Amino acid sequence: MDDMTAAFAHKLAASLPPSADLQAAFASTDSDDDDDLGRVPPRLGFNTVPKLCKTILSRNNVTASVPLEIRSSTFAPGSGLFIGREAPILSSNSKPDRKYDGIEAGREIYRSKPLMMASDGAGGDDGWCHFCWGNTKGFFGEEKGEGTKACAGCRVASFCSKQCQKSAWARFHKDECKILKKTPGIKPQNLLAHRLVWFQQKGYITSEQGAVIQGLEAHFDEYTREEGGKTTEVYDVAMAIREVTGEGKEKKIDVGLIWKLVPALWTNCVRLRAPSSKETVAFALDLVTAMVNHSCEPNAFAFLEKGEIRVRSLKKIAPGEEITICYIDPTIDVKGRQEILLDEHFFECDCTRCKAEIKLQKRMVAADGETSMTTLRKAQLSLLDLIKSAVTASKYPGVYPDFDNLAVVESKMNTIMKNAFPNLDWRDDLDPVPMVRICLSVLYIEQGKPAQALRNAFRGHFTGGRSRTGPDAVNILVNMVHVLMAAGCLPADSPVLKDPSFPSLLDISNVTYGFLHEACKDAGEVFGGDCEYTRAIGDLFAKMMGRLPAGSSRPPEEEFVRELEVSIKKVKEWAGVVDEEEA
Ligand SMILES: C[S@@+](CC[C@H](N)C(=O)[O-])C[C@H]1O[C@@H](n2cnc3c(N)ncnc32)[C@H](O)[C@@H]1O
Repeated sequence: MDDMTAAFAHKLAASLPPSADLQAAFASTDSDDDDDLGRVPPRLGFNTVPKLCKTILSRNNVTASVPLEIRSSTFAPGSGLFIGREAPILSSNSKPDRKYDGIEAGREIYRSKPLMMASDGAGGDDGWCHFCWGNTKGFFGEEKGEGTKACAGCRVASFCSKQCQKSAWARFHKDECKILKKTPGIKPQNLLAHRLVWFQQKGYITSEQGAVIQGLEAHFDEYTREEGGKTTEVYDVAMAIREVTGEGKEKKIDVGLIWKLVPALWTNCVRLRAPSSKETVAFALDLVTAMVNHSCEPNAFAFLEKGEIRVRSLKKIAPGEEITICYIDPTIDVKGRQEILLDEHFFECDCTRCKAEIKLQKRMVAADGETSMTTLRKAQLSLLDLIKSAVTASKYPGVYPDFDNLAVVESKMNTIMKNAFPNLDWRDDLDPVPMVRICLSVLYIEQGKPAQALRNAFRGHFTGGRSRTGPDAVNILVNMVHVLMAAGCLPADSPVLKDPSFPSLLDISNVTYGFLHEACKDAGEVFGGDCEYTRAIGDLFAKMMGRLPAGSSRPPEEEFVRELEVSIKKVKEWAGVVDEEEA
């Protein structure tokens, strides 16, 4: 096997399903049902195999608040996950709920414990335990516990307690420690590939779950296409797993099996974000979430909370409607999203949001008359490069002097926008400008310049609304509150306050309280009242309310709301926010 070439491995894998080995390892079942799980050829929609759907939606895998169904997707190849058409029957002697009408916005659809999760450990001490996946860091710098400790062997995996470290060691870390020591930068998806094989060897994966994994959409051809005579990543990973796990162990590893499972794992790994940030905390293999298709304007979203995936509705989802989530950062511009979806997920997104955003861009290009979509794209990429350079420069002060001065960065930004549209003003809501402005506001705060931060935060906040789904909208509000609080703490003799156009401290205070109140309400709806982040925002709000002088109006009182409207108008005018008509 050592001299096995990629081509040979490819052939081997192509001839696999349903090989005897595969059936033995993954598809055998001790259930007395007549269905032969081993005969399910990969890539056949799960909806055609009721037994597998039952396994995926079993109570061991998922806790759902409404009935769920796996059916043929309404817009993507293969299957999708749907809200049940029929009302739930709550107990054996009760009738179906007559009022059943699907699920409202802001409700939990389901929660589930993934089969496995891994992170790249590159976040250093980011506070996440690599066994229980609880977060030991507070959302607003508050201490919650002792933090995590890195494993003394690999110094990559971190655990929140001795107990978690011991449990991880017994279940998977004993083997993974060696890999992480050798390749600390291993991709989480590849670490999961190793783990999948161990879990299968150790019997942690039931035969039914194995049959499901075997049948997942795998994009096998795309992942195993060789270019330039180089071996593919799948081949390299399969060989690495065999080297670490196979040789000399009592159970021989079937390379063909690994070869087949790695693409399935990569295709179905879900990136999990914490509620407070759009950064990926961990990659997870979760059988239910693997059924959910993508939309850039989704009706649901997934996040990580205490080791579980929680999937919540962003809109009302009617009985029989398909559930969608956004696989990638939804704040990325349309072309950027489409490139990532094609490169990493192998499909072209044609959702209504993509269409509307392309239409807006074409309209602007046509209105200018002298520019083109290519010029616009180049300008968008230059803006993204510019802000990335400014973020890097902020981490290494003095090393990239061209990007330390944010006023210079803003002027470069204006030049790029002007050059893209010689005859038109670049609209503030045209991507990636809203996101660039929010980033600039964070950088300005770090440099102790709250006035500039506030101006950018306001322009970014009030113009980028369409691209934000629930969690991002909450996070931008929280970011705004931080910026406003910094502006509200300016010393009385600060030169900024002498500028007559600068909003008064009362206006800043009103907007701070108004936004924090909105963030509090929205977080409860978006993440749920039992989410730690919602509680942290609530605690911050309570603390801030305690600081309000007695007798002052406060949210949500009517008088406060009236004052707030006036204050928002003033701050918007000062920041130069232009309310664009909806595209
Ligand atoms: C996690 S799976 C989702 C379930 C998949 N439809 C199935 O039948 O197993 C991800 C894959 O589904 C397909 N997919 C998801 N969303 C899509 C969309 N909006 N348009 C086209 N294909 C999509 C792509 O092939 C993607 O790689």
